[in-house]
Amino acid sequence: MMNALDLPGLKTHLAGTSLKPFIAALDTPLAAKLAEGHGDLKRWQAALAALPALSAEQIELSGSVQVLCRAQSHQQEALKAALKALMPWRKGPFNLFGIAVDAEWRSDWKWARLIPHVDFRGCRVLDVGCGNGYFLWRMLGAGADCVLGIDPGWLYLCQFLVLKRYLPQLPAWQLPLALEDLPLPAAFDKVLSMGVLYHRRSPIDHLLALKDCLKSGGELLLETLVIEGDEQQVLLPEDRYAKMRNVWFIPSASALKHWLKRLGFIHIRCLHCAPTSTAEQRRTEWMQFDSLANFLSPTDPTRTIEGYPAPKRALLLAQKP
Ligand SMILES: Nc1ncnc2c1ncn2[C@@H]1O[C@H](C[S@+](CC[C@H]([NH3+])C(=O)[O-])CC(=O)[O-])[C@@H](O)[C@H]1O
Repeated sequence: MMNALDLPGLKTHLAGTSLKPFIAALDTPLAAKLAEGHGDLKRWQAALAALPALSAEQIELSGSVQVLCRAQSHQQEALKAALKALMPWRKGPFNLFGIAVDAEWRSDWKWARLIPHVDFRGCRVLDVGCGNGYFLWRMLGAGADCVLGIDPGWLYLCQFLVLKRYLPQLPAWQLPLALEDLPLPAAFDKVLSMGVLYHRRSPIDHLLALKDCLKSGGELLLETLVIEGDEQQVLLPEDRYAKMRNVWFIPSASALKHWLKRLGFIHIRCLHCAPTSTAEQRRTEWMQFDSLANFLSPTDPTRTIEGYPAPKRALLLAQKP
């Protein structure tokens, strides 16, 4: 698995930059994470090993994520079986050699909301909680120079490695680590944290850690669940929120801006704020578990099944001075 992470490629790409000491410090947390492993890792690695040998002839990363060539039907069947063995696919969609992976989330819709406001050209980007790395590929399509994703989920890493297998030449890397596992230097032009803040017990510390990763003048792209209200409004669910066990703080968009301002960010803008629709997050052939429609009240879709306001997300952009 260590080989699949292509650390030598990452090291070469970052040699001579301020990230060199960070790369040198990676071995210990990675070794610990690998030792911890995951009960399904062998099965997922077998799926990766079963991917057919195909080489990408046409790569599309800017309008969507598509990796194409003229694949024979037995190769497509082998690919589909390997991709199915890596279910559930939560983020997407992807088109790999003619197999359309229709994931639970229309991540392309989130991308369409953010891309008019962010210029990734020539940037080194860190995506914290990157899931399967969907946005890493989109950022390369938008001209980023180097994209690094971190996410503790092993399955998401394996899904990223499918794309990496067919696009080995592209400067995208993903590591199975959490933000807290890493002593990251202030070396990124952009840092993304989307769908992570509400999972953190200490949201202010999360925001500070994100700020610490940014260069001076760099931008944070933050997306999280919000409620209605003024800058002092925050919901701390009693137990579950939309059936999720690990949800902590859900501030209003105004409170979020207030937090960012208090932490020293400047030029804070809310780019988008809207309820999540059951068209954007839904059960599909590639994610067959319950999805948003099952987490809402059957009698009132503006409420979660627990009676809280239904999921609404805000996307904010803020700059480190
Ligand atoms: N401390 C942490 N450090 C790093 N990752 C974490 C941490 N805690 C949780 N995660 C990871 O954060 C991701 C949150 S999903 C967003 C994916 C993508 N960003 C998206 O915007 O679609 C939620 C959603 O569906 O929005 C999961 O993959 C966790 O493993």
